[in-house]
Amino acid sequence: MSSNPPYPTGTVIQGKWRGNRYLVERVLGKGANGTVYLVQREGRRDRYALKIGYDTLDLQSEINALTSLQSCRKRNEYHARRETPLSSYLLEADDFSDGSNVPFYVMRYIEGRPLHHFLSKHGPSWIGLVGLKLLDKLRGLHECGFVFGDLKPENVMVSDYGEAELIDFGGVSPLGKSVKQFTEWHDRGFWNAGSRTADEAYDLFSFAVLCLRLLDEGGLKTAASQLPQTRSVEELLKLTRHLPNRKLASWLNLALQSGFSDSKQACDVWKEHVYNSRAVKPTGMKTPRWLKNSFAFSLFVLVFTIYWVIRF
Ligand SMILES: Nc1ncnc2c1ncn2[C@@H]1O[C@H](COP(=O)(O)OP(=O)(O)OP(=O)(O)O)[C@@H](O)[C@H]1O
Repeated sequence: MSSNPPYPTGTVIQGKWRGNRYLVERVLGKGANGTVYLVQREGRRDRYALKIGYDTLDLQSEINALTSLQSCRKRNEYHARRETPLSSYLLEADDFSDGSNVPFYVMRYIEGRPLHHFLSKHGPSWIGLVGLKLLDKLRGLHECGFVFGDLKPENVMVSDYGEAELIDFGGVSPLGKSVKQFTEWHDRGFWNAGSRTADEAYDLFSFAVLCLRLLDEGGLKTAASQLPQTRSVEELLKLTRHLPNRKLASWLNLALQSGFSDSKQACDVWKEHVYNSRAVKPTGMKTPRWLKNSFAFSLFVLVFTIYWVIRF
């Protein structure tokens, strides 16, 4: 990882080949592959996220995955005659000509907070909706022939309305190839539960571990601390037995054992059994006192008016 200090606010990042200029507002985050800045493109009001990589090859493979995904989405949307914001996720890629030609790419700025922060603020009951949105994003990727690979709460941003977006496409791998990048707890191989071949079930497994991490992080930590040779999917299944939401637990059991035929089926089952069966809060609201008083006053005025009209 580079030890370079981040570029300060006000730095202008100019692309060597395309010439576009981006003004740095602040750092959004730093990871193993690069630093992401909130930027404004010169001459435009919109803000973007700009990622500068430490390693040209790593960043280039991320850019390649995003470019392939983007063209697949555009093709699908052209056929469906609709456009979703994800088709314009990647704006451009270039090199920063500050002497060492550092590669960068510009993407849509996703406002929100990482999934684990969102759930600790709003409560675990949101997992039904957010999970559905996330599974839908994974399904879209799979339809384009890719798996996400490095699925974890830090790589999911959630808006205040529960809309989930994936970030960090460094682990995106073509179906059938080896998963490029993964994180221990979320990795099927780590649990001796299957290969690291990129298939739809790999992402569904990571998604299930992600749910366990959000709902019982302590239990997952204990299970993960076992010796590598004794670690098994059975440890994860034990954790699901303690979950109060039995429908969610059944879904997780299937995903942990590669029981879904594909992510479309996983998404449909989630929608029907986890999302639709959320505990519905009582909708009846107590009528406020001011409303009762206004109603009584209006009734009085009405009766008085009728009396007055009949009387005179
Ligand atoms: N499009 C975006 N919109 C808003 N914030 C973003 C965006 N992309 C990345 N970030 C922020 O920047 C941080 C680092 O980005 P990213 O995860 O892509 O870096 P990385 O080097 O690949 O990280 P990792 O070490 O997890 O692989 C993220 O955790 C997130 O907070």
